[in-house]
Amino acid sequence: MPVIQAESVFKVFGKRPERALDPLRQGASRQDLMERGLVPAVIDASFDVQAGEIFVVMGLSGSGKSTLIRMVNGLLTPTAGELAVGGQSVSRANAKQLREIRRDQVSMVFQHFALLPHRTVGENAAYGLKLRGLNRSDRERAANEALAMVGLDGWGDSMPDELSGGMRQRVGLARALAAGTDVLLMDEAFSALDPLIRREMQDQLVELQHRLGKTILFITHDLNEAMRLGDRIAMMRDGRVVQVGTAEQILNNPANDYVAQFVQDVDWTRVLTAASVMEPPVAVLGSLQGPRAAHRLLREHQISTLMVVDRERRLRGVVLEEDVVSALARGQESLDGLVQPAVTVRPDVPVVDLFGAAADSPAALAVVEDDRLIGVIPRVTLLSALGSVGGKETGDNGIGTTAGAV
Ligand SMILES: Nc1ncnc2c1ncn2[C@@H]1O[C@H](COP(=O)(O)OP(=O)(O)OP(=O)(O)O)[C@@H](O)[C@H]1O
Repeated sequence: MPVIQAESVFKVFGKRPERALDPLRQGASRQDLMERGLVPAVIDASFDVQAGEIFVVMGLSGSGKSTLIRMVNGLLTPTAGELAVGGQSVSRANAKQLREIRRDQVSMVFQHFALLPHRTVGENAAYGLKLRGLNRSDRERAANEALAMVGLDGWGDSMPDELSGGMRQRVGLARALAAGTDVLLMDEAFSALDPLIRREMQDQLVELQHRLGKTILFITHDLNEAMRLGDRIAMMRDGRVVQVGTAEQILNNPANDYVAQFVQDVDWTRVLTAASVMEPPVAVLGSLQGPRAAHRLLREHQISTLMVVDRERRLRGVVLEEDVVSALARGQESLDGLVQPAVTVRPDVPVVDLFGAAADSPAALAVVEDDRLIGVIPRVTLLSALGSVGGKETGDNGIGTTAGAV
Protein backbone atom coordinates (compact mmCIF):
# COMPACT_ATOMS: atom_id res chain seq x y z
CA MET A 1 0.00 0.00 0.00
CA PRO A 2 1.35 3.48 -0.82
CA VAL A 3 2.40 5.55 2.18
CA ILE A 4 1.12 8.79 0.67
CA GLN A 5 -1.77 8.71 -1.73
CA ALA A 6 -3.21 11.67 -3.62
CA GLU A 7 -6.28 11.15 -5.74
CA SER A 8 -7.58 13.97 -7.90
CA VAL A 9 -6.65 16.59 -5.34
CA PHE A 10 -7.65 20.19 -5.96
CA LYS A 11 -6.94 23.31 -3.92
CA VAL A 12 -8.54 26.50 -5.07
CA PHE A 13 -8.20 29.77 -3.15
CA GLY A 14 -10.91 32.41 -3.30
CA LYS A 15 -14.62 32.73 -2.61
CA ARG A 16 -16.73 29.62 -3.21
CA PRO A 17 -13.78 27.70 -4.61
CA GLU A 18 -15.99 24.73 -5.68
CA ARG A 19 -17.05 26.91 -8.62
CA ALA A 20 -13.68 26.24 -10.16
CA LEU A 21 -13.90 22.44 -10.08
CA ASP A 22 -16.04 21.70 -13.12
CA PRO A 23 -14.25 24.11 -15.44
CA LEU A 24 -10.87 22.80 -14.23
CA ARG A 25 -11.95 19.18 -14.75
CA GLN A 26 -12.91 20.16 -18.26
CA GLY A 27 -9.45 21.52 -18.89
CA ALA A 28 -9.71 25.20 -17.96
CA SER A 29 -6.35 26.72 -17.05
CA ARG A 30 -5.35 28.53 -13.90
CA GLN A 31 -5.40 31.74 -15.88
CA ASP A 32 -9.03 31.20 -16.97
CA LEU A 33 -10.11 30.90 -13.33
CA MET A 34 -7.99 33.78 -12.10
CA GLU A 35 -10.05 36.04 -14.32
CA ARG A 36 -12.99 35.05 -12.11
CA GLY A 37 -11.12 35.86 -8.92
CA LEU A 38 -10.16 32.29 -8.03
CA VAL A 39 -6.64 30.92 -7.65
CA PRO A 40 -6.35 27.21 -8.46
CA ALA A 41 -3.09 26.35 -6.68
CA VAL A 42 -3.29 22.57 -7.19
CA ILE A 43 -5.35 21.04 -9.98
CA ASP A 44 -6.32 17.39 -10.17
CA ALA A 45 -3.12 16.01 -8.66
CA SER A 46 -2.84 12.23 -8.38
CA PHE A 47 0.19 10.26 -7.29
CA ASP A 48 1.32 7.54 -4.91
CA VAL A 49 4.46 7.55 -2.79
CA GLN A 50 5.69 4.10 -1.86
CA ALA A 51 7.30 3.13 1.44
CA GLY A 52 11.00 3.95 1.51
CA GLU A 53 10.86 6.15 -1.56
CA ILE A 54 12.24 9.65 -2.04
CA PHE A 55 9.50 11.29 -4.06
CA VAL A 56 10.37 14.75 -5.32
CA VAL A 57 7.80 17.35 -6.32
CA MET A 58 9.52 19.71 -8.69
CA GLY A 59 8.20 22.91 -10.24
CA LEU A 60 8.90 26.57 -10.68
CA SER A 61 7.81 29.17 -8.16
CA GLY A 62 4.01 29.31 -8.02
CA SER A 63 3.48 25.87 -9.53
CA GLY A 64 1.67 24.66 -6.40
CA LYS A 65 4.31 22.63 -4.56
CA SER A 66 3.94 24.26 -1.14
CA THR A 67 0.18 24.09 -1.30
CA LEU A 68 0.44 20.40 -2.10
CA ILE A 69 2.78 19.58 0.78
CA ARG A 70 0.66 21.63 3.18
CA MET A 71 -2.32 19.52 2.24
CA VAL A 72 -0.32 16.36 2.90
CA ASN A 73 0.31 17.39 6.49
CA GLY A 74 -3.18 18.74 6.93
CA LEU A 75 -2.32 22.43 7.21
CA LEU A 76 -4.63 23.02 4.27
CA THR A 77 -7.81 21.14 3.35
CA PRO A 78 -8.26 20.17 -0.29
CA THR A 79 -11.16 21.75 -2.16
CA ALA A 80 -11.77 18.30 -3.64
CA GLY A 81 -10.07 14.94 -3.82
CA GLU A 82 -8.59 12.47 -1.37
CA LEU A 83 -5.27 12.59 0.42
CA ALA A 84 -4.14 9.80 2.70
CA VAL A 85 -1.01 9.14 4.75
CA GLY A 86 -0.36 5.64 6.03
CA GLY A 87 -3.80 4.61 4.82
CA GLN A 88 -5.50 7.28 6.94
CA SER A 89 -7.38 10.11 5.25
CA VAL A 90 -5.85 13.52 5.88
CA SER A 91 -8.37 15.39 3.78
CA ARG A 92 -11.28 14.19 5.93
CA ALA A 93 -9.51 14.12 9.30
CA ASN A 94 -10.85 16.19 12.19
CA ALA A 95 -8.57 18.42 14.28
CA LYS A 96 -7.73 15.68 16.78
CA GLN A 97 -6.93 13.13 14.08
CA LEU A 98 -4.74 15.69 12.33
CA ARG A 99 -2.78 16.29 15.51
CA GLU A 100 -2.26 12.57 15.80
CA ILE A 101 -1.12 12.26 12.18
CA ARG A 102 1.41 15.06 12.70
CA ARG A 103 2.59 13.58 15.97
CA ASP A 104 2.86 9.95 14.88
CA GLN A 105 3.20 9.82 11.13
CA VAL A 106 4.71 12.87 9.43
CA SER A 107 7.50 15.27 10.34
CA MET A 108 8.35 18.37 8.41
CA VAL A 109 11.73 19.94 7.61
CA PHE A 110 11.57 23.58 6.57
CA GLN A 111 13.79 25.72 4.36
CA HIS A 112 14.63 28.18 7.10
CA PHE A 113 15.37 25.58 9.75
CA ALA A 114 12.74 26.89 12.18
CA LEU A 115 15.09 26.49 15.15
CA LEU A 116 14.35 28.09 18.48
CA PRO A 117 17.25 30.54 18.97
CA HIS A 118 17.31 30.45 22.77
CA ARG A 119 17.25 26.67 23.09
CA THR A 120 20.27 24.43 22.75
CA VAL A 121 20.82 22.26 19.71
CA GLY A 122 19.81 19.24 21.78
CA GLU A 123 16.60 20.90 22.97
CA ASN A 124 15.81 21.89 19.41
CA ALA A 125 16.31 18.34 18.22
CA ALA A 126 14.08 17.08 21.04
CA TYR A 127 11.42 19.68 20.35
CA GLY A 128 8.05 18.05 19.97
CA LEU A 129 8.95 14.90 21.86
CA LYS A 130 7.41 16.23 25.04
CA LEU A 131 4.06 16.30 23.25
CA ARG A 132 4.53 12.63 22.63
CA GLY A 133 4.73 12.04 26.33
CA LEU A 134 8.42 11.08 26.43
CA ASN A 135 10.20 11.74 29.71
CA ARG A 136 13.31 13.90 29.86
CA SER A 137 15.89 11.14 29.60
CA ASP A 138 14.09 9.45 26.68
CA ARG A 139 13.87 12.80 24.94
CA GLU A 140 17.56 13.41 25.41
CA ARG A 141 18.44 9.97 24.18
CA ALA A 142 16.27 10.30 21.05
CA ALA A 143 17.71 13.75 20.33
CA ASN A 144 21.30 12.60 20.79
CA GLU A 145 20.76 9.60 18.54
CA ALA A 146 19.24 11.79 15.86
CA LEU A 147 22.06 14.34 16.14
CA ALA A 148 24.58 11.53 15.72
CA MET A 149 22.76 10.32 12.59
CA VAL A 150 23.20 13.70 10.93
CA GLY A 151 26.84 14.03 11.97
CA LEU A 152 26.32 16.41 14.91
CA ASP A 153 27.47 14.13 17.66
CA GLY A 154 28.58 16.23 20.63
CA TRP A 155 26.89 19.47 19.52
CA GLY A 156 23.84 19.05 21.76
CA ASP A 157 24.84 21.75 24.25
CA SER A 158 25.68 24.40 21.63
CA MET A 159 23.35 27.21 20.69
CA PRO A 160 21.96 27.49 17.14
CA ASP A 161 23.87 30.71 16.42
CA GLU A 162 27.15 28.89 16.97
CA LEU A 163 26.36 26.67 13.99
CA SER A 164 26.83 27.21 10.26
CA GLY A 165 23.82 27.18 7.94
CA GLY A 166 24.47 23.61 6.90
CA MET A 167 24.73 22.49 10.52
CA ARG A 168 21.51 24.27 11.43
CA GLN A 169 19.71 22.45 8.67
CA ARG A 170 21.13 19.23 10.07
CA VAL A 171 19.50 20.11 13.38
CA GLY A 172 16.21 20.59 11.52
CA LEU A 173 16.67 17.17 10.00
CA ALA A 174 17.65 15.67 13.35
CA ARG A 175 14.47 17.04 14.90
CA ALA A 176 12.42 15.33 12.20
CA LEU A 177 14.36 12.08 12.70
CA ALA A 178 14.06 12.22 16.49
CA ALA A 179 10.31 12.34 16.08
CA GLY A 180 10.60 8.83 14.72
CA THR A 181 7.87 9.19 12.10
CA ASP A 182 8.00 7.06 8.96
CA VAL A 183 7.28 10.02 6.69
CA LEU A 184 9.41 13.13 6.26
CA LEU A 185 8.09 16.14 4.37
CA MET A 186 10.84 18.46 3.21
CA ASP A 187 9.87 21.82 1.73
CA GLU A 188 12.81 23.36 -0.16
CA ALA A 189 14.84 22.09 2.77
CA PHE A 190 18.24 22.67 1.15
CA SER A 191 17.44 25.72 -0.96
CA ALA A 192 18.96 28.22 1.47
CA LEU A 193 22.31 26.42 1.59
CA ASP A 194 25.31 27.25 -0.53
CA PRO A 195 26.00 24.79 -3.35
CA LEU A 196 28.76 22.68 -1.77
CA ILE A 197 26.95 22.24 1.54
CA ARG A 198 23.76 21.60 -0.35
CA ARG A 199 25.37 18.79 -2.30
CA GLU A 200 26.69 17.34 0.94
CA MET A 201 23.24 17.43 2.52
CA GLN A 202 21.72 15.77 -0.55
CA ASP A 203 24.23 12.94 -0.32
CA GLN A 204 23.60 12.59 3.37
CA LEU A 205 19.85 12.49 2.91
CA VAL A 206 20.15 9.69 0.35
CA GLU A 207 22.46 7.82 2.68
CA LEU A 208 20.14 8.28 5.67
CA GLN A 209 17.18 7.19 3.62
CA HIS A 210 18.99 3.98 2.63
CA ARG A 211 19.85 3.34 6.24
CA LEU A 212 16.52 4.25 7.85
CA GLY A 213 14.07 3.48 5.04
CA LYS A 214 12.04 6.65 5.61
CA THR A 215 9.46 7.73 3.08
CA ILE A 216 10.38 11.23 1.95
CA LEU A 217 8.33 13.78 0.07
CA PHE A 218 10.82 16.42 -1.01
CA ILE A 219 9.93 19.70 -2.65
CA THR A 220 12.31 21.67 -4.80
CA HIS A 221 12.41 24.11 -7.70
CA ASP A 222 15.85 22.85 -8.69
CA LEU A 223 15.78 20.19 -11.38
CA ASN A 224 19.30 18.97 -10.69
CA GLU A 225 18.42 18.47 -7.04
CA ALA A 226 15.26 16.65 -8.07
CA MET A 227 17.21 14.36 -10.37
CA ARG A 228 19.87 13.66 -7.78
CA LEU A 229 17.48 12.86 -4.93
CA GLY A 230 14.33 11.51 -6.44
CA ASP A 231 13.59 7.85 -6.86
CA ARG A 232 10.67 9.38 -8.73
CA ILE A 233 9.84 12.94 -9.59
CA ALA A 234 6.50 14.67 -10.09
CA MET A 235 6.85 17.66 -12.39
CA MET A 236 4.33 20.43 -11.66
CA ARG A 237 3.31 23.30 -13.86
CA ASP A 238 0.64 25.90 -13.09
CA GLY A 239 -0.96 23.67 -10.48
CA ARG A 240 -1.05 20.48 -12.52
CA VAL A 241 1.18 17.44 -12.20
CA VAL A 242 2.37 17.10 -15.78
CA GLN A 243 4.57 14.02 -15.40
CA VAL A 244 5.56 11.48 -12.77
CA GLY A 245 8.54 9.26 -13.41
CA THR A 246 12.14 8.41 -12.67
CA ALA A 247 14.82 10.89 -13.71
CA GLU A 248 15.62 8.67 -16.65
CA GLN A 249 12.00 8.38 -17.76
CA ILE A 250 11.63 12.13 -17.62
CA LEU A 251 14.86 12.72 -19.51
CA ASN A 252 14.16 10.03 -22.10
CA ASN A 253 10.43 10.51 -22.56
CA PRO A 254 9.34 13.98 -21.48
CA ALA A 255 5.53 14.03 -21.37
CA ASN A 256 5.22 17.30 -23.28
CA ASP A 257 7.16 20.21 -24.74
CA TYR A 258 7.22 22.00 -21.40
CA VAL A 259 9.01 19.14 -19.68
CA ALA A 260 11.26 18.63 -22.70
CA GLN A 261 12.30 22.24 -22.60
CA PHE A 262 12.83 22.09 -18.89
CA VAL A 263 15.14 19.12 -19.05
CA GLN A 264 17.08 20.13 -22.12
CA ASP A 265 19.74 21.88 -20.09
CA VAL A 266 20.20 19.00 -17.71
CA ASP A 267 23.61 17.45 -17.88
CA TRP A 268 22.68 13.84 -18.49
CA THR A 269 26.12 12.60 -17.67
CA ARG A 270 25.76 13.82 -14.09
CA VAL A 271 22.30 12.41 -13.64
CA LEU A 272 22.83 8.99 -15.17
CA THR A 273 25.00 6.51 -13.36
CA ALA A 274 27.01 3.53 -14.51
CA ALA A 275 24.14 1.30 -13.34
CA SER A 276 21.66 3.10 -15.55
CA VAL A 277 23.66 2.65 -18.76
CA MET A 278 25.11 -0.82 -18.09
CA GLU A 279 23.96 -3.97 -19.80
CA PRO A 280 23.77 -7.40 -18.25
CA PRO A 281 27.10 -9.20 -18.68
CA VAL A 282 25.76 -11.70 -21.21
CA ALA A 283 29.09 -13.01 -22.30
CA VAL A 284 31.35 -13.96 -19.47
CA LEU A 285 33.97 -16.60 -19.58
CA GLY A 286 35.07 -18.65 -16.63
CA SER A 287 38.79 -18.29 -16.16
CA LEU A 288 39.26 -22.04 -16.55
CA GLN A 289 37.92 -22.09 -20.08
CA GLY A 290 40.17 -21.82 -23.11
CA PRO A 291 40.45 -19.85 -26.33
CA ARG A 292 38.03 -22.12 -28.21
CA ALA A 293 35.20 -21.41 -25.73
CA ALA A 294 36.13 -17.75 -25.85
CA HIS A 295 35.92 -17.71 -29.61
CA ARG A 296 32.51 -19.39 -29.56
CA LEU A 297 31.14 -16.80 -27.12
CA LEU A 298 32.54 -13.91 -29.09
CA ARG A 299 30.88 -15.15 -32.27
CA GLU A 300 27.62 -16.08 -30.56
CA HIS A 301 27.20 -12.62 -29.07
CA GLN A 302 28.89 -10.77 -31.93
CA ILE A 303 31.13 -8.87 -29.61
CA SER A 304 34.83 -8.11 -29.54
CA THR A 305 35.58 -8.35 -25.82
CA LEU A 306 34.85 -10.92 -23.17
CA MET A 307 34.71 -10.43 -19.45
CA VAL A 308 36.56 -13.14 -17.57
CA VAL A 309 35.31 -14.12 -14.14
CA ASP A 310 36.20 -16.77 -11.62
CA ARG A 311 33.78 -19.19 -10.02
CA GLU A 312 32.47 -16.54 -7.60
CA ARG A 313 31.85 -14.15 -10.48
CA ARG A 314 34.74 -12.03 -9.36
CA LEU A 315 36.10 -10.20 -12.33
CA ARG A 316 39.55 -11.31 -13.42
CA GLY A 317 39.89 -9.17 -16.53
CA VAL A 318 38.98 -9.01 -20.21
CA VAL A 319 40.00 -10.96 -23.30
CA LEU A 320 40.03 -9.30 -26.70
CA GLU A 321 38.91 -11.04 -29.88
CA GLU A 322 42.18 -10.43 -31.72
CA ASP A 323 44.18 -12.13 -28.97
CA VAL A 324 41.83 -15.11 -28.95
CA VAL A 325 42.19 -15.51 -32.71
CA SER A 326 45.96 -15.46 -32.59
CA ALA A 327 46.01 -17.88 -29.62
CA LEU A 328 43.86 -20.29 -31.61
CA ALA A 329 46.21 -19.94 -34.57
CA ARG A 330 49.13 -20.82 -32.28
CA GLY A 331 47.20 -23.81 -30.93
CA GLN A 332 47.27 -22.41 -27.39
CA GLU A 333 44.96 -24.34 -25.05
CA SER A 334 44.62 -21.92 -22.15
CA LEU A 335 43.92 -18.26 -21.63
CA ASP A 336 47.37 -17.74 -20.11
CA GLY A 337 48.71 -14.36 -21.00
CA LEU A 338 45.54 -13.29 -22.81
CA VAL A 339 43.62 -11.78 -19.92
CA GLN A 340 44.13 -8.05 -19.61
CA PRO A 341 43.19 -5.82 -16.73
CA ALA A 342 39.64 -4.54 -17.00
CA VAL A 343 38.61 -1.14 -15.89
CA THR A 344 35.97 -1.54 -13.22
CA VAL A 345 33.48 1.01 -12.00
CA ARG A 346 30.99 1.07 -9.18
CA PRO A 347 27.31 1.17 -10.17
CA ASP A 348 26.70 4.57 -8.56
CA VAL A 349 29.42 6.46 -10.45
CA PRO A 350 27.95 9.27 -12.57
CA VAL A 351 28.48 8.71 -16.27
CA VAL A 352 30.56 11.89 -16.48
CA ASP A 353 33.16 10.30 -14.24
CA LEU A 354 33.50 7.32 -16.57
CA PHE A 355 35.27 9.51 -19.10
CA GLY A 356 38.81 8.81 -17.98
CA ALA A 357 38.04 5.12 -17.55
CA ALA A 358 36.72 4.89 -21.09
CA ALA A 359 39.98 6.27 -22.43
CA ASP A 360 41.94 3.47 -20.75
CA SER A 361 39.57 0.64 -21.45
CA PRO A 362 39.86 -1.58 -24.51
CA ALA A 363 36.21 -2.11 -25.30
CA ALA A 364 34.03 -2.15 -22.26
CA LEU A 365 33.85 -1.10 -18.64
CA ALA A 366 32.92 -3.65 -16.04
CA VAL A 367 30.42 -2.62 -13.37
CA VAL A 368 31.35 -4.31 -10.15
CA GLU A 369 29.57 -4.31 -6.80
CA ASP A 370 31.03 -6.07 -3.77
CA ASP A 371 33.57 -7.74 -6.03
CA ARG A 372 30.87 -9.22 -8.27
CA LEU A 373 30.43 -8.38 -11.92
CA ILE A 374 26.90 -7.03 -12.30
CA GLY A 375 27.04 -5.32 -15.69
CA VAL A 376 29.03 -4.21 -18.66
CA ILE A 377 29.17 -0.86 -20.39
CA PRO A 378 30.28 -1.30 -23.98
CA ARG A 379 32.54 1.48 -25.12
CA VAL A 380 30.10 2.53 -27.83
CA THR A 381 27.29 3.00 -25.32
CA LEU A 382 29.55 5.06 -23.16
CA LEU A 383 30.77 7.22 -26.00
CA SER A 384 27.24 7.95 -27.09
CA ALA A 385 26.20 8.75 -23.50
CA LEU A 386 29.18 11.03 -23.23
CA GLY A 387 28.48 12.59 -26.60
CA SER A 388 26.94 15.70 -25.12
CA VAL A 389 29.94 16.55 -22.93
CA GLY A 390 32.81 18.50 -24.35
CA GLY A 391 35.70 17.88 -22.04
CA LYS A 392 37.37 15.08 -20.24
CA GLU A 393 36.75 14.90 -16.52
CA THR A 394 37.73 12.62 -13.75
CA GLY A 395 37.43 12.84 -10.01
CA ASP A 396 37.07 10.79 -6.86
CA ASN A 397 34.99 8.39 -8.75
CA GLY A 398 35.01 4.81 -7.63
CA ILE A 399 36.89 3.64 -10.67
CA GLY A 400 39.49 0.93 -10.29
CA THR A 401 41.47 -1.51 -12.36
CA THR A 402 41.44 -5.22 -11.68
CA ALA A 403 44.50 -7.39 -11.72
CA GLY A 404 44.90 -9.04 -15.07
CA ALA A 405 46.37 -12.39 -14.16
CA VAL A 406 44.11 -15.42 -14.09
N1 LIG B 1 -3.33 31.43 0.83
C1 LIG B 1 -3.36 31.70 -0.48
N2 LIG B 1 -4.29 32.51 -1.00
C2 LIG B 1 -4.35 32.79 -2.31
N3 LIG B 1 -3.49 32.27 -3.22
C3 LIG B 1 -2.54 31.46 -2.76
C4 LIG B 1 -2.39 31.12 -1.38
N4 LIG B 1 -1.35 30.28 -1.23
C5 LIG B 1 -0.82 30.09 -2.47
N5 LIG B 1 -1.53 30.80 -3.39
C6 LIG B 1 -1.29 30.83 -4.83
O1 LIG B 1 -1.29 29.50 -5.30
C7 LIG B 1 -0.32 29.33 -6.31
C8 LIG B 1 0.62 28.19 -5.92
O2 LIG B 1 1.42 28.61 -4.82
P1 LIG B 1 2.44 27.69 -4.05
O3 LIG B 1 3.03 28.50 -2.96
O4 LIG B 1 1.80 26.41 -3.73
O5 LIG B 1 3.52 27.43 -5.18
P2 LIG B 1 5.01 26.95 -5.04
O6 LIG B 1 5.23 26.09 -6.22
O7 LIG B 1 5.23 26.36 -3.71
O8 LIG B 1 5.83 28.26 -5.19
P3 LIG B 1 6.97 28.86 -4.24
O9 LIG B 1 8.17 27.99 -4.46
O10 LIG B 1 7.15 30.26 -4.76
O11 LIG B 1 6.42 28.80 -2.85
C9 LIG B 1 0.37 30.66 -6.49
O12 LIG B 1 -0.25 31.32 -7.58
C10 LIG B 1 0.08 31.37 -5.19
O13 LIG B 1 0.04 32.75 -5.38
